[in-house]
Amino acid sequence: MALASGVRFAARALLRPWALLRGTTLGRTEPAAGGGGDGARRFGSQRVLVEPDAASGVAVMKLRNPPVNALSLELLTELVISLEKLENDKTFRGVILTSDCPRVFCAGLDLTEICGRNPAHCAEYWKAMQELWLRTYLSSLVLVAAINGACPAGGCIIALSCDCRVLADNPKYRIGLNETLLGIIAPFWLKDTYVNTIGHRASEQALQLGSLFPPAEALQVGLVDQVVPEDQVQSTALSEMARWLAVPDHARQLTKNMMRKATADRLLRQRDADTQNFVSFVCRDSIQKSLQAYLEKLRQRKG
Ligand SMILES: CC/C=C\CC/C=C/CC(=O)SCCNC(=O)CCNC(=O)[C@H](O)C(C)(C)COP(=O)(O)OP(=O)(O)OC[C@H]1O[C@@H](n2cnc3c(N)ncnc32)[C@H](O)[C@@H]1OP(=O)(O)O
Repeated sequence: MALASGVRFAARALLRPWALLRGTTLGRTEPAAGGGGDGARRFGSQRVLVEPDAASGVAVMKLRNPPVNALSLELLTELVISLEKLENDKTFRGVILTSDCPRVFCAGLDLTEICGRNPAHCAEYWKAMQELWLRTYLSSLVLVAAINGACPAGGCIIALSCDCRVLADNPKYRIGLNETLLGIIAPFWLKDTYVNTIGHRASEQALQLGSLFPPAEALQVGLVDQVVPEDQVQSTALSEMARWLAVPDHARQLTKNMMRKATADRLLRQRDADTQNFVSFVCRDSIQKSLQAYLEKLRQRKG
């Protein structure tokens, strides 16, 4: 499925600052743990580890940005580059997205990227977040989220952009769009993704309350497709992947595009306005105060 040319162009334009990838191993491959044929040679970058298995056409992409896989500008950029690399390699038909950090799938936006930062940086950061959502939401690959930790806000949006979600049955691993609890709001394209997944009334309530659902409730509301014991998340994700890959790619990709194009086009049509809206919103003194207070609360929790 060809990505909208705007998205591909934007991705290239965004990814020009190769300095972001300084010190990464992108493009270099190294033997995967446990050896294995050349299909098992992994590659990636500093914050994204990709374990491809050419034989099955499935790659496992692990977020590796400790301690909580906060979506820094570098992590966003490396995720887009790694996904694009797999999409351009016709060996691969599916990607399992998971976390290499204990207890956390992804903590959402890295708040230090928008707290106390200038409008130009906030704009660059938000464009990278838009790009990751567009890249995952419209991906020609089958994307399965193997959610092996907490999955709030931006982490939830990555999981929602996948074709299906497997969540570890641990009450601490809650998932949802909790932006209102930080004094901010989800942009329309996060709202749209939520509505497309759990329906309008459930989204309306969950977005306003900033609900973070424990596994049983996440399953019940339709936010995740399976809840399994923690040590079965990866194997279940692989089984789910096999189910999706049993369908001819072209027919599945055309159907996915039919289902998702209108939602993605809504952002593509107003990408600059969305960026300006984000920057003017988060740069407000009142919002900056809310975010600072929230970050402070997070830091104090450890004490
Ligand atoms: C118009 C549109 C406008 C705005 C759009 C806004 C869209 C927003 C989407 C978002 O993603 S906003 C971010 C929302 N994220 C959260 O609310 C998650 C916050 N974090 C947590 O709840 C917890 O950290 C956790 C459950 C993910 C993990 O808990 P635990 O394992 O106990 O780790 P700690 O809480 O001790 O955190 C370790 C360390 O990491 C820092 N940190 C955590 N989350 C973030 C984050 N999102 N950004 C930056 N930093 C984060 C935390 O402060 C700790 O830092 P130390 O320096 O104390 O080690």
